[in-house]
Amino acid sequence: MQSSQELDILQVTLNKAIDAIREELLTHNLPSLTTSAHTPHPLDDPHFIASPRLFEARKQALGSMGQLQNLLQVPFEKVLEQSLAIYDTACMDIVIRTGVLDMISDHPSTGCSITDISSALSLDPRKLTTILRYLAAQGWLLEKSQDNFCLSRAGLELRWGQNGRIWALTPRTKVAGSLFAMVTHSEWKMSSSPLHTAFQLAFETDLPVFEYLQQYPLDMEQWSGSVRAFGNFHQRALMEDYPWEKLTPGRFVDCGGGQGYLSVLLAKRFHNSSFVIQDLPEMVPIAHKNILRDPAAASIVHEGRLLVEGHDFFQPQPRAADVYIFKHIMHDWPDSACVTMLENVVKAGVFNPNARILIIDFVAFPSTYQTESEQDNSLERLNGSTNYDQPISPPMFMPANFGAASKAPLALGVHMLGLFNACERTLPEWESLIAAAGLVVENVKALRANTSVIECKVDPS
Ligand SMILES: C[S@@+](CC[C@H](N)C(=O)[O-])C[C@H]1O[C@@H](n2cnc3c(N)ncnc32)[C@H](O)[C@@H]1O
Repeated sequence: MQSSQELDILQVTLNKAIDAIREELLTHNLPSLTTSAHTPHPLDDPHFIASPRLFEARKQALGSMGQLQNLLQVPFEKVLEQSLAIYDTACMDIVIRTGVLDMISDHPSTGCSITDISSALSLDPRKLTTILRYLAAQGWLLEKSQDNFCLSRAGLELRWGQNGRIWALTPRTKVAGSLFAMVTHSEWKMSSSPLHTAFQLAFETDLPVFEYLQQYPLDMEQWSGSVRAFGNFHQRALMEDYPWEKLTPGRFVDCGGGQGYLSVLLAKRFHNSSFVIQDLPEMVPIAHKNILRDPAAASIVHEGRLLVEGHDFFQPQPRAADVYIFKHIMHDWPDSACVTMLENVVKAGVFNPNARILIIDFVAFPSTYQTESEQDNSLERLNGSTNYDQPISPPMFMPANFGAASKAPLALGVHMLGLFNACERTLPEWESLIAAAGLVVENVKALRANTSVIECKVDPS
């Protein structure tokens, strides 16, 4: 294989993905995509679910563009871009916290001039121009005319109340800044303890993250808001792509259920089933407040089918149930802690050996490349399909994890390392962790989201 073919094949792969995106938008009567919209595209709504082909075509397009960038960018240019990427976050943070973004958002069609923004918010126009122009190059803003900015379609996600705004405002920079010290620490560098992380170094504490947050209710609320924002992003796919009905009627326990969004949705859909949301005692009032705000959920609480209670998943499980859910829990913990959590369910006196344990988390793939020379045509195979069964296989010159298309979950893995000494896991890594708790993986259901449902049951052997 000559290396020049890499460019040709990536071009074909990208073209196929773009053709599929165009066709899917037309088939589903969706508006064309534009960065200069004043309202979000239906695709941007967390309640919207893309057709299987559109979902996979977007992944293929983003992966191809990342591979093309790796191919075409001059290495020193890539080094510059990477080492300065820290300013992406810094600039985004500035426009949100100073109120610049909200002011621009109030003028969707005309945009705001640097002069008007600077005088309204008492900021230096020279500094603002540098920052806003950089953000426009990153796709968050549009410079409609020189020195006049409005929000781009991506920027709309940073408006007040949006999931993106909630997620972006949760601080991460201090942890990132201490990651080097964690990895090279003279005593901790080989440790997998959640007490030996960048978090402890950054916040000068001996406490693990959740215990530290318990002392600061406002930070705890901000944190749980960002978890909710992350969950909202996966919610529709989780509800649509996983066959929940096969587990009903049933008694569900949502272990570390946070604000209880998943249980509330399931309780609304399955009137024949009951749901217990367990979390740390400090989270219980937050979850209660959230549930009681929704009249339909409040009435399920009054019916007795939905309950929030304090329970530490490092203690034996007190509830008999048919299904135990651990959603976005295990990626916060090292293997030994995950095994303890699972054992606390399986070895509890109340455990029914036929019960299922669902681990809802990211299943990571390596960055390896497939070697066959054949061009993959799985996008075409998805034409007209409505059920999401399998992700497409990576085409040539595309890593198994689709490279740039997996950047967010892989970066989240690094963040989890810095916070908890945890990691995202490949399927073999999940299987060995699950086996260590005396369980086997019965099925893995991929979702139209960066998350999967790993169904486990007691190992019959
Ligand atoms: C990343 S959040 C996931 C929340 C929820 N499952 C979801 O997907 O939205 C992790 C949750 O685990 C809870 N948690 C942490 N330590 C816990 C413990 N020892 N026992 C029970 N819950 C715990 C946190 O309070 C938090 O709500």
